[in-house]
Amino acid sequence: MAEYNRVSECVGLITLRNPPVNALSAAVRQGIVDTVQRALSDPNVKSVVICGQNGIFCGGADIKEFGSNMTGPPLIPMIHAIESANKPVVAAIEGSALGGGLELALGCHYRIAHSKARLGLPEVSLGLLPAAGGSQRLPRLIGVPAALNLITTGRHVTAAEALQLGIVDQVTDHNTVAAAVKFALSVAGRSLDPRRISTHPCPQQPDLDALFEEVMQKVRQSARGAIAPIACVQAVRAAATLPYAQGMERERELMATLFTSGQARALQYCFFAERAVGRWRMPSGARWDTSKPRPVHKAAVIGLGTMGRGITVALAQTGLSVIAVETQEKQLMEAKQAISGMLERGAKRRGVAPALDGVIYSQNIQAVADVDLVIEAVFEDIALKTKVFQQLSAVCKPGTLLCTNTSALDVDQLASETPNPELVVGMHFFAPAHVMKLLEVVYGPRSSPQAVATAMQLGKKMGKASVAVGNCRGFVGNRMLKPYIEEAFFLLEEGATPELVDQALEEFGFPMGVFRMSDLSGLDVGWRVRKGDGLVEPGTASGRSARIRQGRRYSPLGDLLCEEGHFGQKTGRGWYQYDKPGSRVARFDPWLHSFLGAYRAQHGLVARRIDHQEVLERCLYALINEGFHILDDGIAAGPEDIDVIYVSGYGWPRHRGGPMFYANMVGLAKVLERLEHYQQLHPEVPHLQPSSLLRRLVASGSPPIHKWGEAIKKLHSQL
Ligand SMILES: CC/C=C/CC(=O)SCCNC(=O)CCNC(=O)[C@H](O)C(C)(C)COP(=O)(O)OP(=O)(O)OC[C@H]1O[C@@H](n2cnc3c(N)ncnc32)[C@H](O)[C@@H]1OP(=O)(O)O
Repeated sequence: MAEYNRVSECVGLITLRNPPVNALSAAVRQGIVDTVQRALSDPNVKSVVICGQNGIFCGGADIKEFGSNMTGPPLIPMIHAIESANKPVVAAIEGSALGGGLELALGCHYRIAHSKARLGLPEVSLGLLPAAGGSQRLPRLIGVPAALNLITTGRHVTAAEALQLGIVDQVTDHNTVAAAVKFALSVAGRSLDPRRISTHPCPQQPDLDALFEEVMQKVRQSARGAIAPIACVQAVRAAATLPYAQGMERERELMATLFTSGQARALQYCFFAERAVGRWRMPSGARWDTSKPRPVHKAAVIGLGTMGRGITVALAQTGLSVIAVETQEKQLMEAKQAISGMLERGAKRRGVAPALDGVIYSQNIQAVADVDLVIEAVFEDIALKTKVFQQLSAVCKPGTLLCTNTSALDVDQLASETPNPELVVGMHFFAPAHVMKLLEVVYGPRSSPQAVATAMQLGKKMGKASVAVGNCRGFVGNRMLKPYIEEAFFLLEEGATPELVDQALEEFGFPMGVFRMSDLSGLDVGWRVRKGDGLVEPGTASGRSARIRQGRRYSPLGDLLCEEGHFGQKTGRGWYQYDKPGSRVARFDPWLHSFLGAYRAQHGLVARRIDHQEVLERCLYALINEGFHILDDGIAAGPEDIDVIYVSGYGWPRHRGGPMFYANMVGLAKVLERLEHYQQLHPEVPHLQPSSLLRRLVASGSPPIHKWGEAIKKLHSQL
């Protein structure tokens, strides 16, 4: 797991070998301890180089080991042994040096990085802090403000930035190991005292208290209840104010709390879940590893409204050539200007040239004749989309993949309008499409595995968390959102306020509560859908019967606001009021509160006191319950798919792992018991009726989440 060689006669070369990322497993740590010892005791060796095999230095501690009893040599003494060595040790950093990997490099006396390498201490994103001395050495090396930034955000820096910050001593475009060996030869025999970072004082910082106060405030605000960022600030503060040994003790104490926390488990689950969704499978048995994607060199986007523009930008930024089609000349010109602006701003942020030439604009659908893949993003209207699909089928070369960007329409129905339904998939982007991380790739019963593989690969290229899901109303994300929103409406009828509901959800960790979110996205969106479903009834009917529609409880509150022209931020009025249309600061709306009072009176509803717990249980358990239905129906292949969708597209707090992970943490029996409780109180609300899968999982002993897949398979085979 760590190989030892003597090179250039007097350099001991230690190579970490643990594919794919040379994580510091017990065996690797043991290998490092042994090989360092060997190099230091060999009188022919004057200096040492540590590198990683296959172009990657080290991806950090082995995250898979965290859940089990950790064995093997611990990291801290291993790194101390390197730092206190009497021969220079040089880290040759290619690929990544992350977490424990960078901490190992900080224990070395010198660091040489390849220009394409990335370095960072991302422990915070796993609910941890850099507790192998990273929180104590980095501030000593680069100063408190820069170390705080890196450690609290977990961001990866390029080799160029690492050089500028002083993390690395040299950057090379050539063979890093060769450069490190040459460097190691050149420094052999030099005094190592100034190179031992742990012996440095932290660089002086004026007004340290004010700095930590400011950073702590910022971190608390953005952490939304996550504890690791706060512990990171406390650990860096220890580095800035205490001698090294005491700082290390503080680092250890803080890590002890984090290491066993539910948040760390949730965040580490998210890390693996995001990778697991790439290994998609369909109910037909088709899978990621047996389905070859088609190459996509040229793509087209049809319809350049908000979604089409964002999709065009996302595609162009991957280096694809894109034909952007909009039939109306004025809209085409406006879109061209907007897309160019987005590409320019994005390129400036990333320090690259804008891909302006990658986009060709056309008013004519014939222009897409030779593309490999089309994403249709016209208005959400099945008749219009059908017409576009029929035109595309006639125009495109054989084999072109036809994708529809829809959030609600039936992908199967569209597919059935084309001669080649196997080439049709849904690509549900989230606005703004060039920014939002989530992409639902929606397959129907006739979508070919190759079409799914191609859309999934394209999503990955665009940097999206791409999740393959089956076709159903609302797919996964919006289908689960429906009962969540409906519960929030019912809570208002029963006595809650938008402020109370939003506060409960925001304290839970959502960036916005359901009502602030609804004001942002526009109340008219849901109104249009409910109208289409025949649920909206004009008139002033009152009483319970007016709130039962299509045989189930219905709240017309959202419809009534829309009838008043209150569409949310864009009209300046919604569940809150705003200074002017388009303004974002939500304020208490006295009108809304008297409207709610009048509504309750009209319907004979008596407001009662509702607490945060009830808000969370009713909104979140209703959403989770729908997640179980989705698993049972085979629309999502596993709980990870649902959780990645919610964390990357719906603001579910990452440190709570996603709705299904949260249910697992709360306990399935408890979720079931609370659903049964609320269902008894509200028998006319079908979404509170516990899913049969939830019941069956509880009956089978509530297996842990990583065993649900197996349990579901077994339960299905028993049906
Ligand atoms: C004692 C406590 C000490 C804690 C200190 C720490 O070091 S905590 C760990 C800190 N390190 C990280 O957070 C890095 C995590 N890894 C990454 O960011 C990326 O994997 C990468 C290193 C930048 C490589 O990215 P790339 O896109 O090339 O590959 P994948 O992300 O798909 O990963 C490939 C497979 O490797 C697995 N993996 C990656 N890192 C680790 C790790 N540190 N431990 C265990 N396994 C790791 C990853 O899960 C992938 O596995 P698959 O089975 O192929 O899905």
